[in-house]
Amino acid sequence: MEDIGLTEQQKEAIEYIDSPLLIVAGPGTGKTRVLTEKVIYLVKQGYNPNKIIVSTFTIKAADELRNRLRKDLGDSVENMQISTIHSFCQKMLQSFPEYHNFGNIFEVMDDLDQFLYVNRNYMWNFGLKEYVTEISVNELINFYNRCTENDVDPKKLVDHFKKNKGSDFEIAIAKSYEIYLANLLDPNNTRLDFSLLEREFYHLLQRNNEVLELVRQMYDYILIDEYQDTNPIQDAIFELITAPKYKITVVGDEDQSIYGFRGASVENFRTFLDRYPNAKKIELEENFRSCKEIVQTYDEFMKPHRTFEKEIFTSNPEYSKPVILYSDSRKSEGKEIVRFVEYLVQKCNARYQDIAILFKSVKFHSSEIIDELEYKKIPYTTKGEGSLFEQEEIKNLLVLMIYINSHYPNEKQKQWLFDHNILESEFLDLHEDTIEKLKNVADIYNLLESYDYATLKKLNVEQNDAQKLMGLKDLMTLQKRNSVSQLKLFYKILDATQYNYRLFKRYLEKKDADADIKIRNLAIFSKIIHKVENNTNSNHFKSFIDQLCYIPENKIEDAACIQDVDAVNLMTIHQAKGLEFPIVILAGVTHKRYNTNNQNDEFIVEIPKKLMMNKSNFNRSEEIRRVFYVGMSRPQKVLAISTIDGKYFKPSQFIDEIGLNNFIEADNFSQIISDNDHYIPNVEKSNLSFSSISTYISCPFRFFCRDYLGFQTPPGYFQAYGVIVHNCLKKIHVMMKEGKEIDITDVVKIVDMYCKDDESREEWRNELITDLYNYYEKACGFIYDVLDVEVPFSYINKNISINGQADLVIKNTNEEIELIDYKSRYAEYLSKMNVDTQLRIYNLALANRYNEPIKKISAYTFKDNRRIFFDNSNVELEKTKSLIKSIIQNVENKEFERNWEGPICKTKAGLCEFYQLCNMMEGDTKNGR
Ligand SMILES: Nc1ncnc2c1ncn2[C@@H]1O[C@H](COP(=O)(O)OP(=O)(O)OP(=O)(O)O)[C@@H](O)[C@H]1O
Repeated sequence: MEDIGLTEQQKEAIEYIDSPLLIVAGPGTGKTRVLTEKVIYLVKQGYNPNKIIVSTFTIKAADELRNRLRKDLGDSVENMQISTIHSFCQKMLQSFPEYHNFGNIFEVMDDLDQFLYVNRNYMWNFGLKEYVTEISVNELINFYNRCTENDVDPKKLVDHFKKNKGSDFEIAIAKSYEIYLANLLDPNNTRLDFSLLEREFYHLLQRNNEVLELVRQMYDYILIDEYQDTNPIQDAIFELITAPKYKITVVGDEDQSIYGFRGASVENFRTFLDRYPNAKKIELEENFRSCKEIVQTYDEFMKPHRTFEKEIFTSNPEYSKPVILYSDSRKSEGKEIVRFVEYLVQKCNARYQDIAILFKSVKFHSSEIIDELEYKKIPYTTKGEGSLFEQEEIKNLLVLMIYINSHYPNEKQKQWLFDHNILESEFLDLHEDTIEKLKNVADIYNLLESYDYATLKKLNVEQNDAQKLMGLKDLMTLQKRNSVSQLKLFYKILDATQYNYRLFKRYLEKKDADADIKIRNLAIFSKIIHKVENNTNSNHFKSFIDQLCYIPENKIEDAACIQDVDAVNLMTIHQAKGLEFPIVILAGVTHKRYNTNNQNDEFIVEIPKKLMMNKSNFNRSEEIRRVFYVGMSRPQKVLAISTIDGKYFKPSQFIDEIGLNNFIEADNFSQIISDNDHYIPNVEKSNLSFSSISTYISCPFRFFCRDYLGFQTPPGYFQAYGVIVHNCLKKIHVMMKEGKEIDITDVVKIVDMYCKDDESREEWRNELITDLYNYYEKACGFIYDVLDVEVPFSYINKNISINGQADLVIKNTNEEIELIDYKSRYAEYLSKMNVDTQLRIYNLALANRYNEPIKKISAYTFKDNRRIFFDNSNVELEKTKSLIKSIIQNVENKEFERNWEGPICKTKAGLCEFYQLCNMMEGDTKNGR
């Protein structure tokens, strides 16, 4: 290990592996660096990278860590288990399919899926109809997750309330959890929520010693980051796996535990030393991030409230005491903060991007500051404002969907969506004359019924406008006759109104930032439409819009904001966790938002401690202190705290606790931000999947829309079938790898496992049983040994990594290593699928995985049982390398040509979703096709 720049404490934390280790690390003391170096150290000590688990708090943190480790460890990190705990549990459940009800293929519900599921069921199916007015679905979900993460037995919960004279409400909520859990645990269900993944894996380990032993053998060392924010069941899982070797290091900071409201338990951290044999504690106390005054301020602030004594210090020089900004109202706070921002930029050499303004809630607390930033034309980006549903392009799109689906809006929808006249919108872009003429005849809730071709003709409406208006009306007529999915309709609306065309033109030709944002918002919205439709299981627009109306903003992606510009950053303190900025302004530090008066848990129903794994109380006031502490410890140079002392707001007690003499007024701040201290934006490595590369080869413009901008396209008919075939094959191959003989009853079982719904049973089951059995018999003829099934890989090139999974690697009967990709179709389709490039990329990525070279690459077409070989000579592999290089370069240079001959452009199944858009754009230059 290179020890340049590591402190003694850091070195010790990296090299200590003799017993369980708790690294207690203050803010900015280099936790991430220590974690990375420790993994490298372990590998250098001879630990097998595939037998190390690194558990991170977010997927982003896992990706970042993997990227850092690649630099030192190269390919060997590809199969290292670096992930969130959820993903780890998912992988483990999939690895032991025969020991639980879900097999190895099940879907994981993300937060939005879970919301949609509960929202659709809680009233009628979970028995909570009576309590609709008292329940927020968000709180209900919080309660369910808390129960699951504490392994609460639902029956005991219901009994508890019954025996202890619980209210009807308490009993009903407890019963609803019982139903929720029973539904998800039903063997016919194929979806699990995040918490349930953990609970199921925990139960599996508890009830099955064989699995526990196998998992223990699979891993030699466990590292857990952000340990202070783990929940009880996560901790219990690792405690089970790590015994009896106890090769474990956990890293965390109890002062930065801020997810208790979501079920994290800081107790895991506080009791680690008591629970693990001979556990050692190492403290990281030297802060490398902030100037002396800032470190002293937050250390003094937290000192009296710590369980583990520590003293954070820094060798960084003095720079400035924290700045205090006073105002007397929210409006004047907006002005005061923006005045300080301007001062920093104009007089102190700061750049906008050096500055982060942090809030408890961006959505509720930032509007005055945003108004002022806009008034002063200061660029800013927001995270966590989450107002996608308030963007005009989204609202207008929904209004048009309402018309086309002949839906009459309810009061809530009227208030939300009909607060403006769509006739005047940019979405329709009608002539002033047309708007005037239509205003007199149009029913705003029922626009498309208010006119027909004759009306438009009589009113003498301009031709292009008439075309758009009739286009929409035709969609309504078609929808009445033969309703299509809302996602398909989404594209048809964009085509009929030519809105996408106008936005893309502005964006591509004029680099218009507003058009860029609107396009990206539409792309985000297309994904939400897809999710809601998937979860609604109904073609009725009413169910669709009802569900959509209730989605809380924290369950969806934020609206898009400007990119690649020097802009002030606005975000919540939770989002800023783990980040650092030269200048941080904590906004709205008032008593109402930051106080320690609120001592209690506030959950929809109190869960009795005796039924929970975590017996300690969650203390909200302690947590709000920690949130404030996390905010204070983000800046490198300048910490400013803004508060309000006026009629409605008083300063937070935290300001008193820090002591006014420890601040300076904004007017007395006179430091200069040196050129070396500016914020350096993180260049993120882009990840491309193989399917996106394939899309690029087929048509770069489709890649641009789908993979670069993120537009969701409706899944094709063959996709569902392909997924089932792949799952069945995977199962067959795993069994072959385990050396099991397979007979027809096994095949029937496998097919039934994956053809679960009525539709796929009716359509595919019988044929699939025959095809799969035939395949198995054939496969026995060419497979000598199965080496890997669905092996994940990454092929890295500069800033882009291509990720994928190869279906199968075998030793064939000629004893050569062969890589096979399965296609669920006939061989004649292969020419359209770039399968040769695909296999060569796999070949490049997996070249060093085996002791021998990969001799053959082949595609197997399942429909006609053909195995087709491709050339993987060095010459061809080199050509593929150059092809990837040029694709990556083109993506970086944003070169996205249209390919009118592409395989998806115009097929029997229909046109590409972006065909009309291309046609219109091309029409500008070629005058139509
Ligand atoms: N030994 C060292 N010498 C100099 N700088 C260091 C050293 N170790 C870490 N750093 C730097 O200190 C800063 C903070 O490190 P890091 O982000 O890993 O801290 P952290 O402990 O994760 O902080 P937090 O918990 O506040 O998010 C980084 O800029 C990092 O490069």
